[in-house]
Amino acid sequence: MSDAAAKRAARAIDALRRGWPVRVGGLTLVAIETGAAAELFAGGQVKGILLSSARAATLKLANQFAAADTQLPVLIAPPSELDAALSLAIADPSLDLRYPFKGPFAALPLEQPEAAQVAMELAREAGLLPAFLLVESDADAEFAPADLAAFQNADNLCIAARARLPVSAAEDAELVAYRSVADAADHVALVVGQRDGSPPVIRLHSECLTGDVLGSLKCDCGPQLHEALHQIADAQWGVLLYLRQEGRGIGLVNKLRAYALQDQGFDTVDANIRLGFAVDARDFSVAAQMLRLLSISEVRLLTNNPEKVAGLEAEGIKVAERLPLKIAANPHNAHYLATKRDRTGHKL
Ligand SMILES: Nc1nc2c(ncn2[C@@H]2O[C@H](COP(=O)(O)OP(=O)(O)OP(=O)(O)O)[C@@H](O)[C@H]2O)c(=O)[nH]1
Ligand SMILES: [Zn+2]
Repeated sequence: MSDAAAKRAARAIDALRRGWPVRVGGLTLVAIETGAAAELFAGGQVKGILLSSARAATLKLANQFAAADTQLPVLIAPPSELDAALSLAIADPSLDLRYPFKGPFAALPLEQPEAAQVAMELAREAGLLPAFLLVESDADAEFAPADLAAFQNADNLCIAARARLPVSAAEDAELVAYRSVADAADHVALVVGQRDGSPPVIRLHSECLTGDVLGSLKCDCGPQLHEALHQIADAQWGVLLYLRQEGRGIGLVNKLRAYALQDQGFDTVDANIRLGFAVDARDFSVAAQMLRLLSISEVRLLTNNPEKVAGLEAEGIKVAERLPLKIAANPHNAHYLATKRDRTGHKL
């Protein structure tokens, strides 16, 4: 893995989050969410708006130029009255009810489709909406499409620190913290009990601030976290990986936008798609690398999600057994759980 590529990615993500222009391939882009500053519009620097294919479809634009490949982002001409408020209304599907009248828009030819696609992925990594202003200005960071794979490569993970951490579910536990040169999020593993020669009981838990900390009833994360800890403690040897992949990898702010769309009637799958993201943007190679660094190559996995089993096996971790994790539904999450069963193949 190239340190230089990881650095470029980290700088690009940081710049996007601060609203600074980033050069991605041949495109100089500003994230609309953070960088739609008044002086950009006043100075005539905005040459276009780059949107995800999903957003273009909602705005009835997808077929103007992207007919050959409906997955490609779409570039549109900036409307003459464009300002920060209108650009955000164009970018953010969760605001559509508040700003229903937009357009018509005209698509422009997209001359850098690969760079445009990488920009969408960078936005997700930055926890931002995948929507950009194409600008004519100097850039504060440079990113090449080939840098993305190096950035997302889990090999650059290492153990940074470990210490005993008795928890209410298991007194004999140790917390292991990981770090990566590329990713600012510190993943952790709670190792419970002592190795006994059998495959450990493992839970891959993706961060859910709303469920884990605030007791949200919209999902099953909080109860799953506690149930998993108890099952691992009962087995006397196991590991809970706490992965900093909030909102299935789209970040907290975008997850709240997905929740706003769910309040408007979209389910968890369609809300993600409408925002321009994959249904599940998580990459379980990080989890596999965390296990490898603990010298664990075979596991009994607590999950209802066949994608987690497949994700670990694809990375060379043997899943000897899948252990279901059953949580009673409540009136707020029954539809969410049914959607996971019916649309993402969860075994409930
Ligand atoms: N984007 C999005 N993320 C959500 C939503 N509800 C919960 N999440 C996130 O989903 C993740 C929780 O998924 P997990 O419980 O790890 O995994 P799972 O895919 O349900 O599979 P299991 O192992 O069976 O629980 C957390 O990162 C939550 O923040 C939602 O409506 N939209
Ligand atoms: Zn949750």
